[in-house]
Amino acid sequence: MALCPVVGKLLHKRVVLASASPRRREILSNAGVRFEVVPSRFKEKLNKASFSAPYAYAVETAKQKALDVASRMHQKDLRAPDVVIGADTIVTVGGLILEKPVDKQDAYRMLSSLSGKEHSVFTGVAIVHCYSRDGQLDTDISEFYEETKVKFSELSEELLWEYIHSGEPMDKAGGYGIQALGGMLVEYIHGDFLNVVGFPLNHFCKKLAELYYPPKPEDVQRVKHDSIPTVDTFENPSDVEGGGSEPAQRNPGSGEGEGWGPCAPGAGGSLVEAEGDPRARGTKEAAKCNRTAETLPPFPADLLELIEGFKASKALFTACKLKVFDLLRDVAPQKAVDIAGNVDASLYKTERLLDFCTAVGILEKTEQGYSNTELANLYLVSDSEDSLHSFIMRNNDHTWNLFTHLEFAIQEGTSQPRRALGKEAEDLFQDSHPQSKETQLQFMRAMHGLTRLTAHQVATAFNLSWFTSACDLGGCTGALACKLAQEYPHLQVTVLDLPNVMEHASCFQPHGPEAAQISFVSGDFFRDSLPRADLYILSRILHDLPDDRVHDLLSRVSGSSKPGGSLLLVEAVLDDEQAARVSLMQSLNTLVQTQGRQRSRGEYRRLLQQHGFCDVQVARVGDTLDVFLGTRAAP
Ligand SMILES: Cc1cn([C@@H]2O[C@H](COP(=O)(O)OP(=O)(O)OP(=O)(O)O)[C@@H](O)[C@H]2O)c(=O)[nH]c1=O
Repeated sequence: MALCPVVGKLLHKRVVLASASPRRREILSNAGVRFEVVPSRFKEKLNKASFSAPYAYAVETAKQKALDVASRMHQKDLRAPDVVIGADTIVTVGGLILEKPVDKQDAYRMLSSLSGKEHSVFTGVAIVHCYSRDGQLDTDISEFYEETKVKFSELSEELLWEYIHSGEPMDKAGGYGIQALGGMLVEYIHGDFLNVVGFPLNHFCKKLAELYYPPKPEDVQRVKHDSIPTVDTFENPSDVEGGGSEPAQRNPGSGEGEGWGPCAPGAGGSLVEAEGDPRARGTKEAAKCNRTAETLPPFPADLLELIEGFKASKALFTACKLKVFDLLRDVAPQKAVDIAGNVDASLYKTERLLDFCTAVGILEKTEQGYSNTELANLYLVSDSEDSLHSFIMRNNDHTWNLFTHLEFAIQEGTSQPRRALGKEAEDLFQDSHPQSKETQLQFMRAMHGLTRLTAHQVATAFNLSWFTSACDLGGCTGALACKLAQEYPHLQVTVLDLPNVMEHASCFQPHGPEAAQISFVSGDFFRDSLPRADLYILSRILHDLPDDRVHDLLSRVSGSSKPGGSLLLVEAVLDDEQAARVSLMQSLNTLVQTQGRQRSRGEYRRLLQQHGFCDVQVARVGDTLDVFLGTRAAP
């Protein structure tokens, strides 16, 4: 099968999987479908006797699951998703339908009825296309089922109970999971393996093909019915403008799609063989047109996202700059015309921006107007407690400029603040280049928001309760210090940072009881003596420094640490797939901005050891940060 199946047709739609099954989630996301998960609340209690066949029961249950989610989402937002997918898997043996066991005895009953026999696994699937018409939910439902036959070996009582005690049967139809331990019970299967696991991916793709590429009458003879076409490109304007959300709307034989040329995938059914097409015969194009789903190159969905990503970032920056989210906080939904009036912008263009924000999930749109999502209230409002507004503005006003000079940084091997901002790299964090109060505060608020995101997890990555004093070097607004003080009531924390930072630190001082545990000290950790502490902290500092300064700083910290004292280091590392993406992006950031670099976990560990910190422990925080704790050995 081609790597670019017709699931690409779903790329521009808001797709929801109405299922709590982790297996279905995995199968669909492995296939490249982008979707949200909203588990259905439909109780699987339809009267089995009222169905003509077991598969009809599975299909109806799948449909009810999907419809439950579609109508709940529609009621909540007055905007249902474009597509809701529901599925239901059942096992049938001897005319009985087996669903998930309710307890171990039930699992035993099911598995013993399957022992030594062939049974069928049916998965019913419903694909519900949703439309909102005059505030009412309208749906087009496509459904199908797939059957796979599975034969179990004879199962001894011992094996049966051992398997039941493993816990695996409990959330699975028929009481087994073929994809895991249950695979050992299986002698053979006939049919689609993924259907047994919970989602018949191949049949699903064929169904999508039927829906999105209905054959033109004149092509019927030539279409391979059992194949899965490849996807449209973004050049199909109906997709890009969102007008393509309705399946099977093409007027057969209307010539629609010809504007994209005879070879545009999807324009005329990409599996239709081309010999009969006079436009293509004998040309290079003809060769291309003869491509089938198996030979077309993979659809570059991730690549396109990468190519277009900057536009999405800039749209977010713009909405933040216009303070759209501030405007929508704690008020009834607002119409585009009022928002545009308030931010003093063009109505039509503001509406497009608001719709984009809705599409990416940071605004909600109802008939009453636009309102903030919870995410926007938490992070995009400029003065919320966890606001990332300044971080976003810093990216807009500062980092964006620097990144437009990335090519120079790479070619010349130098950072680019002079070219981009008219400053030297070393001036970026120094007093020597006075910044306006607003710029300084924006930088500090940006750091504050970013640090707060992981401060609690960093503070609790290790048990630090036996330390009585800590010093956060370059601790800026004290966001981490504050969490440490809250977590460890006996800890006194000093925040050390440059005078130009400390000048404004009072704006961020906590008001709770932890305020008494925190003191702010103005100084330069390269020049001034470090405040005395049992625990020093360097959180996201080292990667911004050139190697010689890293060693300089670590030896100063080491020199100030008493034997038994510790250093807590926080950095994104290079040798973890998840963290590496962030870390490498940070590398590019340092490349254009400063002279630092990212390191692997091993390198950070060695750096600590080299500077006298032993017994280095590492903990992962969130998806991307490593926290290292090293103890100062006696010199
Ligand atoms: C035979 C078999 C089944 N399953 C799982 O059994 C659940 C069926 O139950 P369901 O009611 O269709 O789904 P659910 O898990 O309750 O989720 P929901 O869609 O929310 O109803 C699904 O999970 C399937 O993967 C496996 O993981 N492996 C197997 O070999």
